[in-house]
Amino acid sequence: MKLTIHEIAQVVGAKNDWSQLADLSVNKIEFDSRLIEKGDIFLPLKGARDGHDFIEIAFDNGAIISFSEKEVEQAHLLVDDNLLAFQKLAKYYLEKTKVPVIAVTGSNGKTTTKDMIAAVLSKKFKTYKTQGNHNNEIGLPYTILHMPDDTEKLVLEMGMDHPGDIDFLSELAKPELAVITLIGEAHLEHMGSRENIAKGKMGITAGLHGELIAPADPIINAFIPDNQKIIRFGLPGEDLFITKLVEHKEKLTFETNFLDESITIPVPGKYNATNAMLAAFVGLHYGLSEAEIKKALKEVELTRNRTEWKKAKNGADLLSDVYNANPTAMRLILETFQAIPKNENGRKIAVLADMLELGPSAAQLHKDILKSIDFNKIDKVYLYGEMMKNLAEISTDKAVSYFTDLDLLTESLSADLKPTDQVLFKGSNSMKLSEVVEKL
Ligand SMILES: N#Cc1c(NC(=O)c2cc(S(=O)(=O)N3CCOCC3)c(Cl)cc2Cl)sc2c1CCN(Cc1ccc(O)cc1)C2
Repeated sequence: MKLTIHEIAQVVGAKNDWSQLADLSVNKIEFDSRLIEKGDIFLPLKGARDGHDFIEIAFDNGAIISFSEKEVEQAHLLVDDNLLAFQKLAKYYLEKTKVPVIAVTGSNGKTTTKDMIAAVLSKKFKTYKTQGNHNNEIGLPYTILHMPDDTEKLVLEMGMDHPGDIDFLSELAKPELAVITLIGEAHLEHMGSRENIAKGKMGITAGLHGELIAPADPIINAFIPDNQKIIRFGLPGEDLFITKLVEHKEKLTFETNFLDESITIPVPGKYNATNAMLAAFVGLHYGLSEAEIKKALKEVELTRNRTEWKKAKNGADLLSDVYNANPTAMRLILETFQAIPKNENGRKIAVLADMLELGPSAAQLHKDILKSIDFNKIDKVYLYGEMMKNLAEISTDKAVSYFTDLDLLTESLSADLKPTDQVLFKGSNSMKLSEVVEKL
């Protein structure tokens, strides 16, 4: 990140007298104190804990300055709202660096499409893309401020938890090209109706100053702004569509109405062919040759284990969120999971495993999770790991069971699972809950 302390102070309108601080260049910005390195700026956020509690530790780890919403003894930039300052800084940084943004959203496939677009553009440009699930009002500014100094194209995934989220992200990032992969099913996005989902995703046009690539699905038609240049994809006859598709076990070859070459991708699934078709079109839009596009897609590396719903053998819905095993992410995914309507006669089950590397306050941070579990919504809680013992010991509810052995957890859950259940899995990757999901 190429910014200095005085420059940041001016951009965010810091209220304290920062002029006495040395105008040093800042290395990078972090809100997780464990990631702070020498020369970084710390961003205290109100997650499961108030980030201000970790300012001292951030300086121990090498921070030279911190945002703060209150006077603190360490060198700081005093602002009313740290998150707002973070977002203002990201918007400024994009304006200053003038890096073009390609924005991607959609109910499913946005991560795959983001990865494929980045893989294609990387053949010709220094391209940076959203990492993991950093697609919300915290993750998107984080991605912008973490892009390498020589970035030429930035591919940003935009996620939506609530109506208006994407309008905000689009206004911040000002994309020159936007892609909507598809408008999904309402019940898995607690957005009420498909119309609301369509309206929400079309928020991507709020800050768009270029073309929109969107599905032929007529549900979005009501939300297309006047004189918005739009390219539609899907069924034959649309601007972009697949003309031939041959699926193999681990790969897929397809042809389109706009490419001479056929394209092969290393994953099956017609929806992946559509995602690749969109990436190919974006490649053409930026002047790549069909050969370059073909090569990029043939070897694309896709983000594995995205946070998406899977089906168990018995039909139960499984949601495994393998990202960000920190107290805030655990709280947020529990809130999201609890907000989704249950299946008919179905139960909600949460399988929570240890969050690792949480330092001295790890035990308390695991106990704090109890505050995020709503036993009126969650029917059963399976806890797994040494640290989750802290949570097991303080939860009196009979819905809670505790395991130290992964096989016993798997057997017990498998025996109990009903076809109408919804199950959430969350914990550090090394706790191997993904293996439990695979077995179910
Ligand atoms: N609350 C809290 C903590 C963290 N939260 C986050 O990193 C965080 C994660 C998320 S997130 O949900 O993971 N996320 C971020 C990127 O975009 C997608 C969503 C969010 Cl939205 C907000 C926050 Cl504040 S990281 C962290 C804590 C509290 C403990 N910290 C380690 C530590 C423990 C003990 C110590 O003495 C010192 C440090 C690490």
